[in-house]
Amino acid sequence: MVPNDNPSARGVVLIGMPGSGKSTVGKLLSEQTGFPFLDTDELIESGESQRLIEIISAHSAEGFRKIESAYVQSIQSAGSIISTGGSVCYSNEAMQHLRSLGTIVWLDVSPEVLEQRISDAFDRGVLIEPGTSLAELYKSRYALYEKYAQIKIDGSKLTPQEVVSQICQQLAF
Ligand SMILES: Nc1ncnc2c1ncn2[C@@H]1O[C@H](COP(=O)(O)OP(=O)(O)OP(=O)(O)O)[C@@H](O)[C@H]1O
Ligand SMILES: O=C(O)C1=C[C@@H](O)[C@@H](O)[C@H](O)C1
Ligand SMILES: [Mg+2]
Repeated sequence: MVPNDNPSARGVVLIGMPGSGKSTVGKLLSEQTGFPFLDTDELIESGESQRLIEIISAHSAEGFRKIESAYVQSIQSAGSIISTGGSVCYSNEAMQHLRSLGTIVWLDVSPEVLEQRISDAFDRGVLIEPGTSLAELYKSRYALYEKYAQIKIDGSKLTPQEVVSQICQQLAF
C-alpha cells in the first residue's frame, strides 16, 4: 500500500470491486462531510450520453478502459468525494491523477458478499469475461487495488454508515 503522504488534498477517492459500495458510501460521505460528490461512472455516462453497458458493447472492454482513463484524468475537483468504477485500477495514469485529488480509500469486500450484492455482474457492465466468477475477478484485481490504496477498509461486515464512520475516523474528518 502507498503511504498517505498527501493529507493536504482533503478529497477522498473510493476504489474497489463492483458492489463494494463505492457509490453508496461516497454519497453518504458527501452528505455528512459537505464535500461535493462525483461518481466517475456517472461522469462517463453523461459525457457519452450512453449507459456503461452500451459504451462497453460499442468499444469493447479495452476501449472502455481507455475512455474511463481519459474521463478520470479530466477531473479537476480536488477536495471532493470521488466514487470510481471498479475497473479504474487498470490505468496507472488515472490512478496517479486520482491520487493528486485525494486519499485513495479501498473498500475491500469478500467475493462471497459481492456475489450476494450483485448477481448481475455481466449485465451491470462489469469488465468480466463470460464464465468468469467474481471470485476470480477479485483475485486478479487484488494486487492492483492494494498497490494504489492508501487506506484499506474491510467492508464485508459493515453497513454503509459504518464504512463512512471508519473513513471519517481514519482521515480525522
Ligand atoms: N455496506 C453495505 N452493506 C450492504 N449492502 C451494501 C453496502 N454497500 C453497498 N451495498 C449495496 O450493494 C449494491 C452495490 O453497491 P454500489 O452500487 O454502491 O457499489 P459500487 O462499488 O459503486 O459498484 P460499481 O463498481 O459497479 O459502481 C447496492 O445495491 C447497495 O445498496
Ligand atoms: O468493475 C468493473 O469492471 C466496472 C465497474 C463499473 O463501476 C463500471 O465502471 C464498469 O461497468 C466496469
Ligand atoms: Mg458505483
